Amino acid sequence: MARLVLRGVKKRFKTTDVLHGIDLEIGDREFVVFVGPSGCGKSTLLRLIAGLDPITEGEFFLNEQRMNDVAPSKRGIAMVFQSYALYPHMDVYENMAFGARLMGLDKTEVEARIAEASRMLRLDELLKRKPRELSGGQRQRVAIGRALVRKPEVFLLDEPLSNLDAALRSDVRLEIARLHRSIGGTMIYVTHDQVEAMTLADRIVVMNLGRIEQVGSPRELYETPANTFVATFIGSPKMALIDVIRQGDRVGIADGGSIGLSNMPDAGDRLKIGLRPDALTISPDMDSEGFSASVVYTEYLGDNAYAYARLADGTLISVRTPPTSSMNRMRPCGCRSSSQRHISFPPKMVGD
Ligand SMILES: Nc1ncnc2c1ncn2[C@@H]1O[C@H](COP(=O)(O)OP(=O)(O)OP(=O)(O)O)[C@@H](O)[C@H]1O
Repeated sequence: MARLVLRGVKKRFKTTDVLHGIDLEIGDREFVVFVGPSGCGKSTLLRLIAGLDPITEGEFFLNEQRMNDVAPSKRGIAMVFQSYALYPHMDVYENMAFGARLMGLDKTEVEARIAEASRMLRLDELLKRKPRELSGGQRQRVAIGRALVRKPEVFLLDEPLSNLDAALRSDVRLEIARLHRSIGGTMIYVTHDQVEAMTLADRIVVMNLGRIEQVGSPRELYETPANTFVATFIGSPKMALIDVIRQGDRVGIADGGSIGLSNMPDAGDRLKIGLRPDALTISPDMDSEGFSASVVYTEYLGDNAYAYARLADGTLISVRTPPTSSMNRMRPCGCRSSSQRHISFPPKMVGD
């Protein structure tokens, strides 16, 4: 059982305020992912929870117990770092045993826990190797194993996959998801990677400039973002925001010069709307509801492709296109001969 509550948590380094009052509750067995731009305070928040840095103001409770002044080793919390932080002179077994012995566990218990962790993480064959004899993915599995043998109530993982190549990333990501299901602990995970956040999280915490912008399930954040920051942060390629004029059911692009819908209203409410790449299609039918834009480059990703197009006011929008589309044979990024295309307008508006 591990329930975390943060109330008004602030962090100041000398004269710099980094966290401005974080309120957050994390339920038992939840998998929560912190995302946000570089420097927004994700790792700092994780370090406060681990007890590696003191909280300047506010309170942190674990299972109703106030933890502000509890030593890191007494919190029942284990942290896995991006850099693995393994002891280079110890083999895999010793690396995993070290922390467990410090907890005062007897030899039999340490052996049993290492056997269990190495089976779960498929480390049995590697127990006698030194860290330098392991691949990046294997090292990260050892770092996770070392946390696991301590049987913590809470796992903190700070960008654990960012040193791994794409194939390993997805392998270890699946392993972490499996691990969470089988051990059922509470996990808090920091990442820059949208795929990791969307696939692993029960809930995502979106942070910006030391504050929480929104907390919700991946679907909630994608479909009902609370504000334009979250709307443009979640989703890749990102949502384009454009100014429109709405009059009844009709919508036109404001300040769009020659660009507009067929029956563009000349007066009405001014709104900001978000266009996701998957809500738009490039249409051969110039009469369909939509607008024209100049395709400036395309990205071919094998199973998918994106066309990037510029509106008259300079806004760049992206449109998901089938990979077989003739759009993808156009000249790549920066080509001067951009081509004017008709883009169908989405039926649904998001955000305001
Ligand atoms: N020990 C420290 N002393 C002074 N400032 C610090 C210290 N640690 C972090 N900071 C500052 O606090 C802010 C938040 O840093 P933090 O590492 O938490 O961001 P982050 O969101 O994890 O960033 P990234 O995604 O780049 O890892 C940054 O401006 C950073 O420079």
